[in-house]
Amino acid sequence: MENRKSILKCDNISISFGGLKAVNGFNLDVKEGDLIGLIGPNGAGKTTVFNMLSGVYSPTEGSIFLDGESVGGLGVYKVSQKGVSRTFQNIRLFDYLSVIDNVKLAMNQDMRYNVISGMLRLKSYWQEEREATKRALEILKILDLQSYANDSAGNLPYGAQRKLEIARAIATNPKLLLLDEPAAGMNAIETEALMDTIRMIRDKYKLAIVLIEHDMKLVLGICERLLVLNHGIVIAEGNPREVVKKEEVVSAYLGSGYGGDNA
Ligand SMILES: Nc1ncnc2c1ncn2[C@@H]1O[C@H](COP(=O)(O)OP(=O)(O)OP(=O)(O)O)[C@@H](O)[C@H]1O
Repeated sequence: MENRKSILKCDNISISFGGLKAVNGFNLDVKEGDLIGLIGPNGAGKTTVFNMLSGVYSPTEGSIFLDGESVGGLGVYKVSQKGVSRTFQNIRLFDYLSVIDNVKLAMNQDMRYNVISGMLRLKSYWQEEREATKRALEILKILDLQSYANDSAGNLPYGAQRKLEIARAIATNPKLLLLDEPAAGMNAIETEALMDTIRMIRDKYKLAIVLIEHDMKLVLGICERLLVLNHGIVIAEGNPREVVKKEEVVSAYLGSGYGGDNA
């Protein structure tokens, strides 16, 4: 495993909003197949890190490299084209479109047919359309969503909507998938199933995953490396089961009543 390729590297990135340094000197090296957790109290800077990694914000200091190429300031669209995909804390689906169309729309940036061939319904259009449908169904099957393919996304149960968000993120063919609180609002059974899904996606697509999550059962159940942010600074990093025992992590985030081994 040690020859794994480096996908993303953050070199001392920081960002300030007005007088507030929301993230300060953040470093991260993500390799192919990594499954990394990012935890910390509300307002610690976790989503801001994701916003920098996905091109929403440009770091005010430091650099981000994707496959060795600097991507700071490229913007969301280009960063997504280069292989970074994400989900959001709040579900963002096209509620009135079918489940399969939600996935196909996400893969649209990869499709080659142009507006003219689409309007004229040329052979190339139908071919791409068939391939897109096939691939979308494959992705839905992996996430066990195929039975909902023709339902409106807005009518899906909550847990299935969260999984559809992941399906849409996978549809862009990412090298790095950023999941922002994927288990938020899920019950224990849904969360358990989601853990298997996340592991399986990583293994099947050989991509790297970084996730933000407050559910420590999920974090300890699947993450192989953990970073803890507090006030924009990484206060601990390493093996999840060791990190959650650190005094600074317990006092800043988990609380003294936390029983890490039982989570
Ligand atoms: N666009 C912005 N303008 C001003 N301040 C911002 C902006 N984005 C984030 N912040 C501030 O940066 C800090 C970090 O916010 P962030 O959303 O990254 O925290 P978080 O760790 O994701 O919290 P939560 O767990 O509640 O989602 C907060 O103080 C927040 O108010």
